[in-house]
Amino acid sequence: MTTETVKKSVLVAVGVVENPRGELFICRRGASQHQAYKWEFPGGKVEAGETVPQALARELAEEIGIEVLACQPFMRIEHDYGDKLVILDIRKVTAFNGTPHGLEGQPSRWVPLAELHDYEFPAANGPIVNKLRADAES
Ligand SMILES: Nc1nc2c([nH]c(=O)n2[C@H]2C[C@H](O)[C@@H](COP(=O)(O)OP(=O)(O)OP(=O)(O)O)O2)c(=O)[nH]1
Ligand SMILES: [Mg+2]
Repeated sequence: MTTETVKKSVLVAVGVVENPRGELFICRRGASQHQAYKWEFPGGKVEAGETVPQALARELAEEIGIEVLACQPFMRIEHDYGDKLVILDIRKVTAFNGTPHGLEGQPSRWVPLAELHDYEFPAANGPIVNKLRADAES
């Protein structure tokens, strides 16, 4: 007899939103969410029939109230949390309308790149922060 475990895998559209001062917009996850209380870049699950840019535009409108006008691929990360396998498709938001703010009651703020390490992100996010730093130095 063989036993097979198929782990739940989710594709997530994640947005790196930067302001002209080079600060990044981050939000804190809620108590009832996976990776509770960790800080994150806003975003959420890609629903059936959606492209990643469509999901990103929907999630950023719902979560932080901005209209994404343009985005570009930044990086893709697969991370196994044990209970959940996530595929983060991270896009840099290069143009948007509106002022980002936490629309779902979540704490949120603009943070300078150099201060990102003061915030606890989910384990999957390490490479994002590293690449943002590397890009800023080049
Ligand atoms: N948005 C976001 N999710 C992240 C980041 N890093 C990371 O590991 N994740 C994980 C946590 C979750 O398991 C998953 C995102 O799913 P989610 O629960 O936020 O999805 P959603 O916004 O559609 O939320 P919901 O409708 O299910 O409440 O990706 C990140 O920087 N931003
Ligand atoms: Mg979300």
